[in-house]
Amino acid sequence: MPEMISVEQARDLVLSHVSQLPAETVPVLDAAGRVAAVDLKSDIDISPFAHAAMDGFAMRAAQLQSASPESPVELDVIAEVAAGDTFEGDIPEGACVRIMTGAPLPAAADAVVKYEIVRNVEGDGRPGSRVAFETPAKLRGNVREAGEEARAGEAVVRAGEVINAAGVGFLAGCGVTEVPTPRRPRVAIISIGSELVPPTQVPTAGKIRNSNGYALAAAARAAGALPTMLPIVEDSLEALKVAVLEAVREYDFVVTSGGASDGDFDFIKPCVEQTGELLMTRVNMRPGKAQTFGLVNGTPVFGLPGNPAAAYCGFEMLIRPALRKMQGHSNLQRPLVKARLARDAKKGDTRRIYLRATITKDADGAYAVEPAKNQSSGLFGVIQRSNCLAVLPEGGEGRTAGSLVECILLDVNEDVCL
Ligand SMILES: Nc1nc2c(c(=O)[nH]1)N[C@H]1C(S)=C(S)[C@@H](COP(=O)(O)OP(=O)(O)OC[C@H]3O[C@@H](n4cnc5c(N)ncnc54)[C@H](O)[C@@H]3O)O[C@H]1N2
Ligand code: MOO
Repeated sequence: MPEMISVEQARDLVLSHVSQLPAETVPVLDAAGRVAAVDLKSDIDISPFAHAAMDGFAMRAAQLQSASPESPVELDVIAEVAAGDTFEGDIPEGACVRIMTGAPLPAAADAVVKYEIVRNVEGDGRPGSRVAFETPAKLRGNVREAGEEARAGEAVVRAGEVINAAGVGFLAGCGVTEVPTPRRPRVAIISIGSELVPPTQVPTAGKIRNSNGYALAAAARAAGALPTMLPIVEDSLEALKVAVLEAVREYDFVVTSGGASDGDFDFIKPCVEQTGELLMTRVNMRPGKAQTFGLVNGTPVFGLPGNPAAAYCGFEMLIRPALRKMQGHSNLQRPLVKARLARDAKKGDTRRIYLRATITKDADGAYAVEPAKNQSSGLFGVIQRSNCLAVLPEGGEGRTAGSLVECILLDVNEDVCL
C-alpha cells in the first residue's frame, strides 16, 4: 500500500469497491432525483389522441381556403366539444364545431382556429350560431397530434436516467405509477473521540460537542443515502473494533470520523487492519490528509479525519461519489467552474488545497472567487458561509489575484447569485 495517493487514485479506489445496489420499487412521486433501474414504458400513446391546442372552432381546413377580410367564409356552429368529451358526428359542408383546449379533434376535422380571430355573425359562437373566418386555416393548425411525445410500448425513460420533477409528471401520464430504482445505501456514521459529547449536553472541561456526526449524516442524506448516527465511540481500539464489526453487519457503508492520524489515541487504521483489509491511509489533499479506507467483512469502511473541514472535504471528494455510484448515478462529481481569484492565495503546503470560498458572477457573467479568510480545518461555520471549494493544485506555488482557478460548486441554493 503506497504511503500517500492522489485524490483521483483515492476516489477510484473507493469506487472500485462499491457497486450499484439492488433495485427497490418506489411510488413514482418518490422517484424524483433517483435513477431508473430499468427502461420505463408508456402503456398508451402520449398524447393518447389528437386534440385542440386552443379554444376555438374545428373544421376541415379546405373549407376556409378562400377566406379573406373582403370575402369571409361563414360556417354554422353545430356542436360544442369540451375537454373530456368527444364529438363523433359528421361535420357537413358549411359547418364547424366549437372546441375547447384539450378536447379531442373530431375525426371529421383537420384544423382548429382560435376564437380571437373568428367573428360572430349570429349568436354568441355556441351551437346554433353562425361565425365568420377572414383567413384560411392551416392544415392541422392548433392540433396536438396523437403520439407526439411517445408511442404505446415505447421506453419513455431509459435505465440509468435520473428522473426529475417533469419526469415524474411524464411517467404519471404514461401510466407508470411505480419505479424500480437502486435502493439507497444505508450508511453508518460513527464519531470517534473521548472528548465528544452529544449536542444536547453542555461540554465540560476538555470536551466538545459532536458536530462531525451531524454534518456527515446531513451530507450523506443530501447525497441520497440513509444515514444512521451510531453512538459516539471513545478512543479505544477494542471499543472501535466492536463498533465497526457491528456496523458492517447491518450497513452498506461505514463512515467514521476522528482517530485517523498517528497520535497515541488514533485507532481507525489499526482497527481496519486487524478486522479486515486496509487499502489506504493518506491522500494528497488539504484539509484532510489522513483518510483511511478498507474493507471489513466485505463492507467499505471509511475513516475520515477528525478536524471538521477535513472530514467534510474527505466526504465530498471521496465518499459522496461512491454513495452516488451505489444509487446508479453515472455523474458522480459536483459541477466545476473556473473563476478568477479575488485575492492572492498563498500555499504553505505541496498538497492539493481545497479552499473554502465564495463564488459570485458579475454582470458580464464572469465568475470571481473569494477564499474565506480563515482556512483552519477546525471550522464548520466557514463552510456554512461558503458555496464552493477553490482548488490550488499540488505543488509549492500559490496563485495570485486574477488567476483562474477551478471551483467545485457545493450545495448552491437560490440565495447565491450564480
Ligand atoms: N503530529 C501531527 N499531528 C497532526 C497532524 C499531523 O500531520 N501531524 N495532522 C493534523 C490534521 S491536519 C488533522 S486533520 C488531524 C487528523 O487526525 P485525527 O483524525 O486523528 O483527528 P482527531 O485527533 O481525532 O481530531 C482532530 C480534531 O477534530 C476534533 N474532532 C474530532 N471528532 C470530532 C467531531 N465528531 N465533532 C467535532 N470535532 C471533532 C477533535 O476534537 C480535534 O480537535 O490530526 C492533526 N494532527
Ligand atoms: O488533514 Mo488536516 O485537517 O489537513 O488539515
